[in-house]
Amino acid sequence: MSADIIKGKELAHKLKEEMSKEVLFLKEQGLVPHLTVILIGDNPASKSYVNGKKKASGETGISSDVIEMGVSTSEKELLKKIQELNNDQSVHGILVQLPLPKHIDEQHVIEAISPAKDVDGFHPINIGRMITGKDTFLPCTPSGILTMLKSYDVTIEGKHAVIIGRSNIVGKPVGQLLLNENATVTYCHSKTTKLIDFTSKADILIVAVGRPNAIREEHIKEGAAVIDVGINRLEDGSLTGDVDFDAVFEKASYISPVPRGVGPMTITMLLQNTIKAAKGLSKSER
Ligand SMILES: Nc1nc2c(c(=O)[nH]1)N[C@@H](CN(C=O)c1ccc(C(=O)N[C@@H](CCC(=O)O)C(=O)O)cc1)CN2
Repeated sequence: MSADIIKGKELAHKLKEEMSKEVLFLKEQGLVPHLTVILIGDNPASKSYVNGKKKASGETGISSDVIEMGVSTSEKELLKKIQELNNDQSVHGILVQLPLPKHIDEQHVIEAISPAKDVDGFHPINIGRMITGKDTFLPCTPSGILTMLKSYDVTIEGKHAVIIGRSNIVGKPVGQLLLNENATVTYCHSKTTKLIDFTSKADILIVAVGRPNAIREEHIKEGAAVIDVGINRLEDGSLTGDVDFDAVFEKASYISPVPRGVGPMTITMLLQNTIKAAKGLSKSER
């Protein structure tokens, strides 16, 4: 057996084409969706993701701007800027690129963004709405993963989904979204003993470990769907995921590659959330 490759980049391209049509329609009604991204400091990876967001917005017709603030920006200054954007009617979506410098409390920043403009879907109000299955802004990487699985007709209901990783931005919410789709969900993390006992029983395996080749052929159940969320930069500058792609490809039914898998879908889901914010679907939270 060899796996079907879940081509996130292709799917992202298709979804962006559909979104462009919707944005054009909104523009005809006088509504131009606008995303503001705040970038603190000069982390090269963050800069590159922010550029990716700006480029993808432009391709879809969404207007965007990037506010660059120095690495020594204080938490107070950042919160003030967010407050200004919350009050600016021309801004529909606000995103603060993570990670932040250590002297800024990430949670304070996330909670300062108006839930109605929280296109990252990280605000506790939006997380609560997601948990209770209400319409909301879903966190982008998790909703990208769900979109990938559904687009490739991977059955979720009744399946055993194993998540490796428990971060607030990927692990925890992707497990919740899979649970909302009636999967049976197991979380594994750095303190899990005998990881293989869990991964080898997974029909759907979501890997967000942060280490190349952490998941190999022996970890996988025959026919599993494997989604690799890892982004590891190798010494030669190339990018690799957390899964030994070539070996797992032979045993799985579906596998997502790195690059061109989950990453492009993260950005596409952000655009979807920005359109949703512009249309005011979460008006009640304004
Ligand atoms: N505020 C946020 N910060 C961060 C998030 C997030 O969702 N919101 N996620 C990650 C980084 N990220 C988006 O911000 C992101 C990571 C990777 C990609 C991507 O398209 N990757 C490409 C490869 C790009 C390359 O060559 O470097 C791929 O996988 O094909 C997009 C977005 C942390 N911060």
